Amino acid sequence: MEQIVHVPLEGRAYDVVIGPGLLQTVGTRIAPFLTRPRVAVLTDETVADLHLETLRQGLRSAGIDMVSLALPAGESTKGWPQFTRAVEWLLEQKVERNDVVVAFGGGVIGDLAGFAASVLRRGVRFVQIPTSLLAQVDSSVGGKTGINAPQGKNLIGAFHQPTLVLADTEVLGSLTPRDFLAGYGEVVKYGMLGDAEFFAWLEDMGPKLASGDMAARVEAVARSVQMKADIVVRDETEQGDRALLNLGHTFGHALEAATGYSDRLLHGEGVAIGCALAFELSARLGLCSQEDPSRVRAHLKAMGMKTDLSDIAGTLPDAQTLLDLMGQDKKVVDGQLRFILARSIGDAFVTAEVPKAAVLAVLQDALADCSGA
Ligand SMILES: O=C(O)C(=O)C[C@@H](O)[C@H](O)[C@H](O)COP(=O)(O)O
Repeated sequence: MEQIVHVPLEGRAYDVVIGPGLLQTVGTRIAPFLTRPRVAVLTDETVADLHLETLRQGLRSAGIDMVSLALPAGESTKGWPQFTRAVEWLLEQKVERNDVVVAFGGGVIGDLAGFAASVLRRGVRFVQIPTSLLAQVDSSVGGKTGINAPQGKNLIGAFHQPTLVLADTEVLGSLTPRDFLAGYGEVVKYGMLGDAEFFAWLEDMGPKLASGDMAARVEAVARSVQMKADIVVRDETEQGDRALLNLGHTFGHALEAATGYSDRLLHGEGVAIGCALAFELSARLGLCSQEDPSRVRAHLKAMGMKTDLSDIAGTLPDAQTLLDLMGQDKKVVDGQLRFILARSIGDAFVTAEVPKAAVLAVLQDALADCSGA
């Protein structure tokens, strides 16, 4: 059942291994990359409680020692205070230039640990062992690492590719349904942005994925990772095509900022709502048919996911404030926002040709639905 996606970046190629039960054999998989039998693991408290012992045993069986630091779980960890704590801990542990840091957790841990590895002694290697669906299909692959700033999401960071990614799909069984579905937002994004056939497969197989079908999970993770790898290899530092992976994120990041990176809205939930809004905007601009946003929303809803602004608890700022929050997006060029829009499901493109008035109108209508007006 195991699948391997190779990411053929010149001089920094690596494998993404996908399948159940990888934690048990982690030691033999990591050993070829070590110059001494010791790794430093960054994780979060939830993942540590559930899986750290299995990881320790998997390493031990290959004679590898580990030291670990568990940070609080949640998006609010992804900022300077916990980042500083992680880097200073790695230094206290005397992690050397040739050592390997292991990021063991979801997107927050992967991004923070990867960024820590990128600056530690001017750069050490790191291995991603993603434990959430979101991290397995998205954030563990491609080398975007970083933390959030008060001004916006992921505004501080570096491109730093992992040396190896081990995506143990059995671990997904310990996710809450909410966390699983948040990750599913990133899976379905791949279908929407570049593979209509994958989107249709997900319409059919989504419920099986959610209910734990392992073969379907491995297939969905592998197809997602393969799509991401292909794009990253074409455009590692997001000069062009890589921005396609940001479908739904311009809206999503603004919503995450507006909700204070809190439990009100998980990253993947923001992306799902953002994708629905991006398709709505595309339809209003006459770029895709009105059936496309309806089909997108129908699938997200059928999966029980957040789809509309009204699905976010509490009050949201007005449309202009959300638009202002989008101004910090990393895709802004010369002060001009760029959006990922779509000609149809499976055919997204990057454009700066988006009238602000159209974006405002989409947000205003979505907010109006919220208040029941
Ligand atoms: O890898 C990428 O490139 C992506 O855009 C994938 C996104 O799903 C991911 O959330 C990424 O971290 C967002 O990047 P950002 O540059 O918009 O912060």
